[in-house]
Amino acid sequence: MAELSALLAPRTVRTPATVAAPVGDRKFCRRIARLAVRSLYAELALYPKPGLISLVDNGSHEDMTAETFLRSMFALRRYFLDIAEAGMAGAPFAELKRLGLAAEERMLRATLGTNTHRGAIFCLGLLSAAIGRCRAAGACLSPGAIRNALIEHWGTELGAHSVDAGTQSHGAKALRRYAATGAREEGARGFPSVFEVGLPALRRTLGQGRGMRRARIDALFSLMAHISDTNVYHRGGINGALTVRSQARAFVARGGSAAPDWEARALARHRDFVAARLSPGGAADLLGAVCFVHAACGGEG
Ligand SMILES: CC(C)(COP(=O)(O)OP(=O)(O)OC[C@H]1O[C@@H](n2cnc3c(N)ncnc32)[C@H](O[C@H]2O[C@H](COP(=O)(O)OP(=O)(O)OP(=O)(O)O)[C@@H](O)[C@H]2O)[C@@H]1O)[C@@H](O)C(=O)NCCC(=O)NCCS
Ligand SMILES: Nc1ncnc2[nH]cnc12
Repeated sequence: MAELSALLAPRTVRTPATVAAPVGDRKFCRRIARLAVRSLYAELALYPKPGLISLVDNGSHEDMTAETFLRSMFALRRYFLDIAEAGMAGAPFAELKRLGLAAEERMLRATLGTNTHRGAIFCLGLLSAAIGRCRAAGACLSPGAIRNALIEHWGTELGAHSVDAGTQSHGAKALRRYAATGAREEGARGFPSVFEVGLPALRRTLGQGRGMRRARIDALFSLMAHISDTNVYHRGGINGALTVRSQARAFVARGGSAAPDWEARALARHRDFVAARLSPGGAADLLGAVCFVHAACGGEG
């Protein structure tokens, strides 16, 4: 666990100015990789998250625990460094894909075959590459600059990153059966849920002085209310997806974490989702991405 405390130790450097250090700086990419893993940890540690695993309980899952997620995070540290460097060097999409697939294999070895972070490997990986690209261009890190870099450099290939006919992933099945768009569509559109939904919700709550825990809760519920989460379709079909969306919308409509009883209501949703075996894993991955972009742009990690 010494490694865990090193991983989570407070960052000594936080300002955007430091993020804009000279091109080719490996230290910069190491810092980005550390932020990516810390953001995945922030998502894991948040509680209560409806149906999702946290340090408190396993939510709707029998085959994975917080420990499985921690093992996966350790296995991914090198990946985020490599893909940030690849992005900085202007690598083609095929190279990012090769790194992503190798990371998926590493994750599956570390978790004995459980899919903990496939969505996060895709989403935070591409964002790491885009951050590397911004740095190479000498651009100041901002959400807009990161998104532009992603679309400008890999948008065409991301738009064409369709499901192969034989793919049997849960996401591919949800697409065929329910036209649920999932992670691929998010990537193809430059992660609109991160930049237009989750991050604004996080920042709004922070701006209103309610602190980071509530900001993450509001970001998560906003994402659940908005996205097409193939993990929810896989486990709950159309009715499950409608339940997740309507419950999350009701939570947001009552003021989210500004409501005096927000915590009791979030806990009640957690119990409901566990009873229905629902798990909004895609929203969890996107929350990790929101925390990552916020921290990379100089916000509190
Ligand atoms: C493009 C890929 C991400 C492939 O996607 P596809 O949809 O075909 O594959 P899945 O195997 O279903 O993985 C997609 C994961 O993405 C997450 N997700 C779902 N909806 C969204 C969304 N709207 N936006 C973003 N992310 C989303 C989701 O991750 C969570 O679910 C995990 C558990 O899922 P699963 O194993 O299906 O289900 P269980 O609950 O375990 O079911 P049971 O077994 O118990 O029944 C959870 O941990 C979260 O992580 C999906 O899992 C990508 O794989 C790809 O193309 N990879 C190649 C590499 C590449 O090209 N990289 C590009 C550069 S990085
Ligand atoms: N905390 C979590 N619980 C279940 N699935 C997830 N996928 C990503 N984060 C998750």
